[in-house]
Amino acid sequence: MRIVDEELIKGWLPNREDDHDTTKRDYGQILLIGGSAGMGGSIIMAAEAAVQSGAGLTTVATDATHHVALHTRVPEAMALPLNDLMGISDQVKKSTVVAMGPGLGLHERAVNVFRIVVASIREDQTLILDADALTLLAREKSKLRTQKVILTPHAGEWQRITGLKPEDQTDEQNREWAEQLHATVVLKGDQTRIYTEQESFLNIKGSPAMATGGMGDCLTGIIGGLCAQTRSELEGLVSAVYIHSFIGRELAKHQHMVRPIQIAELLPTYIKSISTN
Ligand SMILES: NC(=O)C1=CN([C@@H]2O[C@H](COP(=O)(O)OP(=O)(O)OC[C@H]3O[C@@H](n4cnc5c(N)ncnc54)[C@H](O)[C@@H]3O)[C@@H](O)[C@H]2O)[C@@H](O)CC1
Ligand SMILES: Nc1ncnc2c1ncn2[C@@H]1O[C@H](COP(=O)(O)OP(=O)(O)O)[C@@H](O)[C@H]1O
Ligand SMILES: [Mg+2]
Repeated sequence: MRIVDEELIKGWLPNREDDHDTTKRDYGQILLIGGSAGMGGSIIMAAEAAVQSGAGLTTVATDATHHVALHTRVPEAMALPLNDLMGISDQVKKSTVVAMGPGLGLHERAVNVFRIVVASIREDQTLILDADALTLLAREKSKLRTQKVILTPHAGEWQRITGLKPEDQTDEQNREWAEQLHATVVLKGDQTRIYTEQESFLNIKGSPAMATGGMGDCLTGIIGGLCAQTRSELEGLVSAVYIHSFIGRELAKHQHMVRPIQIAELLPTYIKSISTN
């Protein structure tokens, strides 16, 4: 199992210092899908994290009741209503990365959104499934067309997909499941582990100060934002997992709890300092 540390990721993080004549289109287009009525915070936190990670263009498909809040908090992001299935399908086709699930819900509309995204995604696009999209994946048993699938479950969500109780989620079992699902799995916990079909990674410990609602939504946004800019999705996602825990741990040195949006606020500074040090 490879240990994730600063040495491993620093050449992987995007570094714009030497880029010339680039535009927002060179830094990826991300579509975030989630936030049924009342759950807007989850996808807004993910959007803020994606923008702050440096994604060139960010679009959010969320319940229309959240659009004002989204534009107030993250004016860089564009918005689509969650019930506009054709609009979502068109936007999927234009995106480098699609991240679906935070606050999506499990009702009929969520199922329809899930199905249209699975049907619209192409082989060359990165698809991140988190939260309710993982539960829908477990229920629908969908075959995913893209080879670049990233699943970001906590132990409860992983149990729904694999049937493995948390105490049975061993490295060997988890890697076998990643292989069977043809996916990269980010199994979140106090010390997050990453399983690809070929290898496994052990992240640094975060902090119990990070145990607050929305912390995983924030991670989904960072993974999406970095995958939209890195050479490979593995480089983006391993870097994202490290930097999320690293910032959380640093803040926890002086704070009883850490808010996900505080992690998002510090992303541009930490990405710059690690990628250029
Ligand atoms: N501000 C917001 O709008 C927020 C919305 N959220 C959304 O709320 C919905 C439910 O999310 P939940 O994460 O509660 O998922 P679920 O309600 O789907 O799963 C929780 C279940 O998994 C079990 N479990 C086992 N190991 C666990 C672990 N390590 N962490 C958490 N639960 C574990 C729990 O005992 C519980 O039975 C999702 O759509 C999520 O995105 C949350 O992200 C919190 C913030
Ligand atoms: N005790 C802890 N120590 C370190 N990291 C934690 C701890 N508790 C939670 N986290 C991190 O917080 C995030 C929680 O994700 P998740 O359960 O999906 O939250 P939410 O759905 O509320 O956004 C994960 O990245 C996990 O690694
Ligand atoms: Mg979650």
